[in-house]
Amino acid sequence: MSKEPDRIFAQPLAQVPDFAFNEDVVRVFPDMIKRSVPGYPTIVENLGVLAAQFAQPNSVLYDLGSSLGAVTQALRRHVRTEGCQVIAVDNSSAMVERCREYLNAQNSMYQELLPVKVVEGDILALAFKPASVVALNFTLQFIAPEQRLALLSRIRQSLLPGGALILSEKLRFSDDEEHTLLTDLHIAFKRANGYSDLEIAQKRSAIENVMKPDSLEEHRERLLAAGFSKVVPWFQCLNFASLIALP
Ligand SMILES: Nc1ncnc2c1ncn2[C@@H]1O[C@H](C[S@+](CC[C@H]([NH3+])C(=O)[O-])CC(=O)[O-])[C@@H](O)[C@H]1O
Ligand SMILES: O=C(O)C(=O)Cc1ccccc1
Repeated sequence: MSKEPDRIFAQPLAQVPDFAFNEDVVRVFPDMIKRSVPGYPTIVENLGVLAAQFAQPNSVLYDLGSSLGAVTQALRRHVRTEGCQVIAVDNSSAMVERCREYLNAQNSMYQELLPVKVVEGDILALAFKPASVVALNFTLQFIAPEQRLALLSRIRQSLLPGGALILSEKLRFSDDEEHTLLTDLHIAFKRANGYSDLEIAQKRSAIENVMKPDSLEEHRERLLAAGFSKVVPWFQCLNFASLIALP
């Protein structure tokens, strides 16, 4: 993947446009996500390990909002279950194009990878096949809040017995003190990764209209409302967490 450093918000902008997954972001995305999301490499690698425990023979593993395919590649490397296929879906054409290139390059480096299909499309309009694993790795937070329950309900309907949804998200906190503490620590994490105060401030204003985090309680209640029977947090680093939701 590209090693280009993220300098998107380094210069002062007269007006900060809403954040979009366009060509400029795609070019620096691996650097951006690693320096912005505490625990991201741990979550991605372990998603493969978790998925291997839930994968059912002859089923689909979905990576929804796949970006450059980091989760897809972890799934392909770790899951050995007979007849499984990974379907990666993203609605950014720039992401999908780079994702296909990256995954093709991986084919020659590993043996016995699961087959993969990369689909350019809106996950809200997807006709789900019977699935054993669905990964929403930092994608639900970009879906309009009023659409989230319907999407999770459709995922729940497509999940086979023994399968799981793995949902990673930035969290907000209903307790003001907890919210401020973890937000400040996240800013310190970004600063320690070389982002300036200007970059941090401009990025925050770029994402505030397009990325709306929920609290852990809101996630749990909505997942139960969507028909999931059990919600188990398996990872949290500062204000970023990942949950397993069982059908
Ligand atoms: N309606 C939609 N339909 C399809 N894709 C969408 C939609 N809305 C947003 N996206 C896509 O969801 C992805 C979210 S990034 C996921 C990281 C990845 N999972 C990773 O583990 O590297 C999260 C982040 O950058 O914080 C982008 O590629 C969007 O184009
Ligand atoms: O940068 C942030 O503050 C985030 O919350 C995470 C993020 C990472 C990559 C794209 C958009 C948001």
